[in-house]
Amino acid sequence: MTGAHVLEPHRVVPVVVLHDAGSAGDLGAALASGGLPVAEVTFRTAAAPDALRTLAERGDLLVGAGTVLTPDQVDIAHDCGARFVVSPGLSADVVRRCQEIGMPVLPGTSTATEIMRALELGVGTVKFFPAEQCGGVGMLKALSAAFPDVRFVPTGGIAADSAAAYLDLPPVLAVGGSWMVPPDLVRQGRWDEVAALCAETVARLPPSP
Ligand SMILES: O=C(O)C(=O)C[C@H](O)[C@H](O)COP(=O)(O)O
Repeated sequence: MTGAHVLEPHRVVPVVVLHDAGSAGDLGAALASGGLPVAEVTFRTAAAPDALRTLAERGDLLVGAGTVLTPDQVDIAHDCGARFVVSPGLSADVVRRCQEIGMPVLPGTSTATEIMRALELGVGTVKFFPAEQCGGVGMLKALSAAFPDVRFVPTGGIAADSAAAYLDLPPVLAVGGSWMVPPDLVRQGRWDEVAALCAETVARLPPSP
Protein backbone atom coordinates (compact mmCIF):
# COMPACT_ATOMS: atom_id res chain seq x y z
CA MET A 1 0.00 0.00 0.00
CA THR A 2 2.89 2.33 -0.65
CA GLY A 3 2.11 3.48 -4.20
CA ALA A 4 2.33 7.10 -5.26
CA HIS A 5 -0.18 9.27 -3.49
CA VAL A 6 -1.68 12.48 -4.83
CA LEU A 7 -0.11 14.35 -1.88
CA GLU A 8 3.34 12.94 -2.63
CA PRO A 9 4.97 16.22 -3.74
CA HIS A 10 3.37 18.24 -0.95
CA ARG A 11 4.90 17.89 2.48
CA VAL A 12 2.66 20.45 4.16
CA VAL A 13 -1.11 20.74 3.61
CA PRO A 14 -2.68 24.06 4.66
CA VAL A 15 -6.05 23.37 6.30
CA VAL A 16 -8.34 26.24 5.40
CA VAL A 17 -11.59 27.46 6.95
CA LEU A 18 -13.23 30.00 4.63
CA HIS A 19 -16.40 31.86 5.56
CA ASP A 20 -16.41 33.95 2.38
CA ALA A 21 -15.96 32.10 -0.90
CA GLY A 22 -15.18 35.48 -2.47
CA SER A 23 -11.81 35.48 -0.75
CA ALA A 24 -10.79 32.06 -2.08
CA GLY A 25 -8.98 33.47 -5.10
CA ASP A 26 -6.82 35.74 -2.96
CA LEU A 27 -6.12 32.93 -0.55
CA GLY A 28 -5.08 30.66 -3.42
CA ALA A 29 -2.72 33.32 -4.72
CA ALA A 30 -1.18 33.70 -1.26
CA LEU A 31 -0.64 29.95 -0.89
CA ALA A 32 0.90 29.67 -4.34
CA SER A 33 3.18 32.69 -3.92
CA GLY A 34 4.23 31.44 -0.47
CA GLY A 35 5.31 28.11 -1.95
CA LEU A 36 2.52 25.85 -0.64
CA PRO A 37 0.34 25.21 -3.72
CA VAL A 38 -2.09 22.88 -1.95
CA ALA A 39 -5.15 23.38 0.24
CA GLU A 40 -7.59 21.31 2.26
CA VAL A 41 -10.84 23.27 2.29
CA THR A 42 -12.82 22.20 5.32
CA PHE A 43 -16.52 21.49 4.87
CA ARG A 44 -17.31 23.32 8.08
CA THR A 45 -18.73 26.42 6.45
CA ALA A 46 -21.45 27.04 3.89
CA ALA A 47 -18.83 28.73 1.72
CA ALA A 48 -16.74 25.56 1.40
CA PRO A 49 -18.07 24.18 -1.93
CA ASP A 50 -17.78 27.50 -3.78
CA ALA A 51 -14.39 28.19 -2.20
CA LEU A 52 -13.19 24.76 -3.26
CA ARG A 53 -14.41 25.30 -6.81
CA THR A 54 -12.68 28.69 -7.05
CA LEU A 55 -9.41 27.30 -5.76
CA ALA A 56 -9.58 24.23 -8.02
CA GLU A 57 -10.31 26.36 -11.09
CA ARG A 58 -7.06 28.29 -10.60
CA GLY A 59 -5.28 25.21 -11.92
CA ASP A 60 -2.05 25.86 -9.99
CA LEU A 61 -3.14 24.30 -6.69
CA LEU A 62 -3.86 20.77 -5.52
CA VAL A 63 -7.18 21.20 -3.74
CA GLY A 64 -8.96 18.77 -1.45
CA ALA A 65 -11.96 18.75 0.85
CA GLY A 66 -11.60 18.44 4.63
CA THR A 67 -14.00 17.65 7.46
CA VAL A 68 -15.91 15.37 5.08
CA LEU A 69 -18.42 13.47 7.19
CA THR A 70 -20.88 11.94 4.69
CA PRO A 71 -20.92 10.28 1.25
CA ASP A 72 -23.01 13.20 -0.03
CA GLN A 73 -20.21 15.58 0.86
CA VAL A 74 -17.80 13.34 -1.08
CA ASP A 75 -19.96 13.85 -4.17
CA ILE A 76 -20.15 17.60 -3.62
CA ALA A 77 -16.39 17.78 -3.15
CA HIS A 78 -15.87 15.78 -6.34
CA ASP A 79 -18.23 18.03 -8.31
CA CYS A 80 -16.32 21.08 -7.07
CA GLY A 81 -12.98 19.75 -8.27
CA ALA A 82 -11.53 18.22 -5.11
CA ARG A 83 -8.61 15.89 -5.79
CA PHE A 84 -8.59 14.31 -2.32
CA VAL A 85 -10.89 13.96 0.67
CA VAL A 86 -9.99 14.18 4.36
CA SER A 87 -12.14 13.13 7.30
CA PRO A 88 -11.57 13.74 11.00
CA GLY A 89 -12.49 10.11 11.70
CA LEU A 90 -13.00 6.79 9.96
CA SER A 91 -16.36 6.38 8.23
CA ALA A 92 -16.72 3.24 6.13
CA ASP A 93 -19.46 4.97 4.12
CA VAL A 94 -17.20 7.91 3.27
CA VAL A 95 -14.28 5.62 2.43
CA ARG A 96 -16.41 3.39 0.20
CA ARG A 97 -17.93 6.33 -1.68
CA CYS A 98 -14.45 7.71 -2.31
CA GLN A 99 -13.30 4.29 -3.55
CA GLU A 100 -16.33 4.03 -5.86
CA ILE A 101 -15.44 7.27 -7.61
CA GLY A 102 -11.66 6.89 -7.45
CA MET A 103 -11.12 9.72 -4.96
CA PRO A 104 -8.05 9.47 -2.69
CA VAL A 105 -9.26 9.50 0.91
CA LEU A 106 -7.49 10.19 4.17
CA PRO A 107 -9.65 8.96 7.04
CA GLY A 108 -8.74 10.22 10.48
CA THR A 109 -7.28 7.67 12.88
CA SER A 110 -5.72 7.93 16.32
CA THR A 111 -5.70 4.31 17.53
CA ALA A 112 -4.35 0.96 16.36
CA THR A 113 -7.91 -0.30 16.05
CA GLU A 114 -8.87 2.50 13.70
CA ILE A 115 -5.76 1.93 11.59
CA MET A 116 -6.64 -1.78 11.35
CA ARG A 117 -10.15 -0.84 10.24
CA ALA A 118 -8.69 1.47 7.59
CA LEU A 119 -6.51 -1.37 6.32
CA GLU A 120 -9.54 -3.67 6.20
CA LEU A 121 -11.22 -1.07 3.99
CA GLY A 122 -8.18 -1.01 1.70
CA VAL A 123 -6.82 2.36 2.84
CA GLY A 124 -3.08 2.50 3.40
CA THR A 125 -2.61 6.23 3.98
CA VAL A 126 -4.41 7.77 6.93
CA LYS A 127 -4.61 11.02 8.77
CA PHE A 128 -3.31 10.92 12.35
CA PHE A 129 -5.71 13.25 14.15
CA PRO A 130 -5.56 15.20 16.37
CA ALA A 131 -1.82 14.61 16.25
CA GLU A 132 -0.44 16.74 19.06
CA GLN A 133 -3.31 16.05 21.44
CA CYS A 134 -3.08 12.28 20.81
CA GLY A 135 0.54 11.97 21.85
CA GLY A 136 2.39 13.64 19.02
CA VAL A 137 5.56 12.24 17.52
CA GLY A 138 6.01 9.64 20.28
CA MET A 139 2.55 8.19 19.74
CA LEU A 140 2.96 8.17 15.99
CA LYS A 141 6.30 6.35 16.26
CA ALA A 142 4.69 3.70 18.45
CA LEU A 143 1.70 3.26 16.15
CA SER A 144 3.71 3.19 12.95
CA ALA A 145 6.05 0.52 14.36
CA ALA A 146 3.08 -1.84 14.30
CA PHE A 147 2.02 -0.82 10.78
CA PRO A 148 5.19 -0.59 8.67
CA ASP A 149 3.27 -0.24 5.39
CA VAL A 150 0.92 2.54 6.51
CA ARG A 151 1.65 6.15 5.72
CA PHE A 152 0.42 8.99 7.87
CA VAL A 153 -0.60 12.61 7.50
CA PRO A 154 -0.46 13.99 11.05
CA THR A 155 -2.78 16.95 11.56
CA GLY A 156 -4.07 18.82 14.58
CA GLY A 157 -2.16 21.16 16.85
CA ILE A 158 0.96 21.16 14.67
CA ALA A 159 2.87 24.43 14.22
CA ALA A 160 5.78 25.71 12.15
CA ASP A 161 8.27 24.63 14.80
CA SER A 162 6.80 21.14 15.35
CA ALA A 163 6.17 20.11 11.73
CA ALA A 164 9.77 19.05 11.07
CA ALA A 165 9.79 16.40 13.81
CA TYR A 166 6.90 14.64 12.08
CA LEU A 167 8.33 15.05 8.59
CA ASP A 168 11.55 13.41 9.77
CA LEU A 169 9.63 10.14 10.34
CA PRO A 170 9.75 7.92 7.23
CA PRO A 171 6.05 6.89 7.41
CA VAL A 172 4.94 10.53 7.34
CA LEU A 173 3.77 11.53 3.86
CA ALA A 174 2.89 15.11 4.79
CA VAL A 175 1.64 17.14 7.73
CA GLY A 176 -1.54 19.19 7.77
CA GLY A 177 -2.41 22.26 9.73
CA SER A 178 -3.80 25.75 9.86
CA TRP A 179 -0.82 27.54 11.35
CA MET A 180 0.01 29.30 8.06
CA VAL A 181 -3.62 30.30 7.43
CA PRO A 182 -4.69 31.71 10.82
CA PRO A 183 -8.42 32.56 10.90
CA ASP A 184 -7.80 36.20 11.81
CA LEU A 185 -5.48 36.83 8.88
CA VAL A 186 -7.84 35.06 6.48
CA ARG A 187 -10.89 36.95 7.74
CA GLN A 188 -9.06 40.27 7.50
CA GLY A 189 -7.63 39.53 4.06
CA ARG A 190 -4.02 39.91 5.19
CA TRP A 191 -2.75 37.84 2.26
CA ASP A 192 0.85 39.10 2.35
CA GLU A 193 1.13 37.79 5.89
CA VAL A 194 -0.39 34.44 4.90
CA ALA A 195 2.11 34.18 2.04
CA ALA A 196 4.94 35.05 4.45
CA LEU A 197 3.84 32.32 6.89
CA CYS A 198 3.77 29.82 4.02
CA ALA A 199 7.24 30.87 2.92
CA GLU A 200 8.53 30.60 6.49
CA THR A 201 7.05 27.09 6.69
CA VAL A 202 8.75 26.07 3.46
CA ALA A 203 12.08 27.50 4.68
CA ARG A 204 11.87 25.41 7.85
CA LEU A 205 11.13 22.08 6.14
CA PRO A 206 13.71 19.37 6.70
CA PRO A 207 15.44 18.05 3.59
CA SER A 208 13.32 15.60 1.58
CA PRO A 209 14.05 11.96 2.41
O1 LIG B 1 -11.89 17.97 10.28
C1 LIG B 1 -10.99 17.70 9.49
O2 LIG B 1 -11.09 16.88 8.57
C2 LIG B 1 -9.75 18.39 9.64
O3 LIG B 1 -9.04 18.45 8.68
C3 LIG B 1 -9.41 19.00 10.93
C4 LIG B 1 -8.11 19.74 10.79
O4 LIG B 1 -7.15 18.83 10.41
C5 LIG B 1 -7.67 20.41 12.00
O5 LIG B 1 -8.69 21.20 12.52
C6 LIG B 1 -6.47 21.26 11.75
O6 LIG B 1 -5.87 21.39 12.96
P1 LIG B 1 -5.11 22.71 13.42
O7 LIG B 1 -3.86 22.82 12.60
O8 LIG B 1 -4.84 22.44 14.86
O9 LIG B 1 -6.06 23.85 13.19
